[in-house]
Amino acid sequence: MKHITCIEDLRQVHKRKVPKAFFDYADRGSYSEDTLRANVDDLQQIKFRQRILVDVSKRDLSTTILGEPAALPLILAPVGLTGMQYGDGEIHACRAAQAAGIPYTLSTMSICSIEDVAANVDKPFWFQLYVMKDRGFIKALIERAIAAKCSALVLTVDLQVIGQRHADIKNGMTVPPEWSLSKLVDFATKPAWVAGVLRGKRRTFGNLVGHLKGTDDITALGTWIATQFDTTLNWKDVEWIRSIWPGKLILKGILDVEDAEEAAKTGAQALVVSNHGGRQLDGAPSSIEVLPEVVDAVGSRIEILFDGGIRSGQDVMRALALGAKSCMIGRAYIHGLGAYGGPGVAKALDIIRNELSVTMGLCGVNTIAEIDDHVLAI
Ligand SMILES: Cc1cc2nc3c(=O)[nH]c(=O)nc-3n(C[C@H](O)[C@H](O)[C@H](O)COP(=O)(O)O)c2cc1C
Ligand SMILES: CC(C)CC(=O)C(=O)O
Repeated sequence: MKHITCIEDLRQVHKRKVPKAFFDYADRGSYSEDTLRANVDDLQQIKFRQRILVDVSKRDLSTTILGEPAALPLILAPVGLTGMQYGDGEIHACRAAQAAGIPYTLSTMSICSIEDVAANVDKPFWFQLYVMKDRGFIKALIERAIAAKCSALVLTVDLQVIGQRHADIKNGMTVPPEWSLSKLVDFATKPAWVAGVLRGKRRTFGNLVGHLKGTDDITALGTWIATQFDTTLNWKDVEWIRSIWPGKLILKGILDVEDAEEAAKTGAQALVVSNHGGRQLDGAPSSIEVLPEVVDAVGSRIEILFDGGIRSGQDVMRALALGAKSCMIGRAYIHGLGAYGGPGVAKALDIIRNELSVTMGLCGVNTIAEIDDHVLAI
């Protein structure tokens, strides 16, 4: 992997190795993809203030996330179908995160189940919850996360209705998948990927199969999922979740100050400023555009996490400078996973760690706590 020097390099290998339907599912966004692009572009427009002749020999990237020590201000974001990018992808990603000393978040819509991951990693991980209409299933899922000793629950609040991703429709990324000659040819040219996924523990939504009486019939699952995202979801449901989940709670998918104010009243320990990586409300502001106003409004009352568009350590520095306590990354690690499995995730984290360390050095900063808007040229 010596020739891999940045996240874009991992993206190119991911694109080559993984069937187009799954690569596009990870890479693309909703509708015109304006918000997807804005996430990346708005971050890159933020300029740093170079400082010289400061002793930066003792740079330390460690921090705390929700009161727990972390080696970096980073968290692996929940990503649905991770195990279709690489066989047992959730387990590989979680192990890489734990080796790097940062939290991993398992999606409700993962391929490996909560139990699969818990049985194959050393430490607790975070679990992300989609609240579905079947509240009995949700309660059981929370109980499974408690039994697996998950150390935080990430409640995603920006997916009551699903933003259309044109690429997924064109690629037949449905449950069950649509097959075409070109898709079969594409799979046939990726035998290493096929073999890896076939060796994996599962090829369907691991957390959902048990619920449907053990069936992994993909058509039955597809029908169930299609009816399950709950448009009635509201703040009362957050109270209900709070009452049955005893641990740390994080609300993910907040862009608006009024919503952030409500979130701060729920008893949640953190919120994630996020537009779901430009996959939901197309035309929403980039995450970085709204971060400062959310931090101003509620940053003293609730921990502010950030995601959307992070592709480098420089981007992490930009988000921290504008008030985020830590950042989640989605595509940046998924590109590493699709490219090389667990070592690819470790490589993505190495790249971002080194970029952040160099950026801190060139801005004259030694610790994460020192990073604020003084490092920016504004
Ligand atoms: C392929 C993919 C699947 C995702 N699945 C989920 C999910 O299951 N649950 C969730 O809360 N967010 C999901 N997200 C959103 C991420 O958690 C995160 O908010 C987003 O990826 C951040 O943007 P970035 O990819 O630019 O870092 C997904 C994102 C991607 C790219
Ligand atoms: C299965 C999807 C609902 C997972 C998701 O959140 C996404 O693709 O953005």
